[in-house]
Amino acid sequence: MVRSYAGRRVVDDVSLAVMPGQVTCLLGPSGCGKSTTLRCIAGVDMQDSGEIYLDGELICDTVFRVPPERRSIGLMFQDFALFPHLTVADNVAFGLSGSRAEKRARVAQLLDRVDMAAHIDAHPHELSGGEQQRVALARALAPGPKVMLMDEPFSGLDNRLRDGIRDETLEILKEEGAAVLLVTHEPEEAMRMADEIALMRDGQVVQRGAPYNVYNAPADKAAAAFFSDINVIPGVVHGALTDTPFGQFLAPGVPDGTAVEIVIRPQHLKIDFDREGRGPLPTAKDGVAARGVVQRARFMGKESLVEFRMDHDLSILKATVPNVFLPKPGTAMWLTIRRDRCFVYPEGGVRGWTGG
Ligand SMILES: Nc1ncnc2c1ncn2[C@@H]1O[C@H](COP(=O)(O)OP(=O)(O)OP(=O)(O)O)[C@@H](O)[C@H]1O
Repeated sequence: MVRSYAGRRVVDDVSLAVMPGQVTCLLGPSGCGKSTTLRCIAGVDMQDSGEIYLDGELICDTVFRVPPERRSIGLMFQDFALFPHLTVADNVAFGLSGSRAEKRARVAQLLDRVDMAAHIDAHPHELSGGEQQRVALARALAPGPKVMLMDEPFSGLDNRLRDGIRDETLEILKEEGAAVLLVTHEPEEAMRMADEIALMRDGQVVQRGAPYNVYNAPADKAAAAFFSDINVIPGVVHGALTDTPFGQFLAPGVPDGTAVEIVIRPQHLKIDFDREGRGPLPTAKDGVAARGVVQRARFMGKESLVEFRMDHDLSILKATVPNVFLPKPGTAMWLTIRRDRCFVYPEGGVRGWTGG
């Protein structure tokens, strides 16, 4: 699917499949085209080329178009507010067809499910943000949509509420069995909610996979950096190997002379104490240790972040350590890079190979 505005491809050849009972998160930075993709699927915007199918049936191409209200798609957007003049029950019943009794039964069932039965006659302004969100979920699910499209649905909620509501929402979505496409710019939200993450950048899906795979085998440096801070160690390939102060790294199939970047997350740098000017002995798993001096160390709650200035090139590397670890600035320590936890990419961040 392609969608351009003023000649710019905002959605550039995106192809997605979402399965019933599964949550796919469209994850990416602000402006990368996530919402536009969702709006085209919902039918409130229209792609310039490409087709959208639901259950194998075409619902939209550039000629044919099923109107949004007949697509069996539920919408839950952050700014998709409840109708203020309607009660909770009437809000949920809004999109429902059938007899009065059937509607009442479905409304009661859903409000019970989202734990809002006690508020059935309330008006939206009488509810907290989290409660409104639950009613919005009930309303979107009421007609039994085959697909649920959710655009940053939790971003209006305060932090304390958010995790609980995310988990409850996920449970209900799974029970209802809809195929869910959820847009978010927060990696933690995607990791928490998704069966599959589609990582989007500049209008394109750059990687798809289970959260574990996307996190642990990022397609390129930028994909790695989207999920956490990263350390980058430069190198040049000779004979399928890259020599660095941390020892050699494998770069199979990479031509000699190619500049590469070795990427490692702060939690995967190993720290060892200095023993009379020496570090740990080299191993096949961790390579060679390189010496650095603590610049600063901060306690972050669950972990401590320690910044080192490396002796070999004066670069700064960041390491995180669980709990409290606050060595004094000026302390010399040794860092090693776990070969099974680092990624090797061609310089410049183009998608390429991984592995250490
Ligand atoms: N109706 C429009 N007219 C012109 N440009 C638009 C329109 N809608 C979106 N854009 C542009 O398309 C790009 C992608 O927007 P989109 O809202 O899809 O991104 P997004 O990834 O959802 O970002 P965010 O998380 O900030 O909502 C942006 O540069 C935006 O300015």
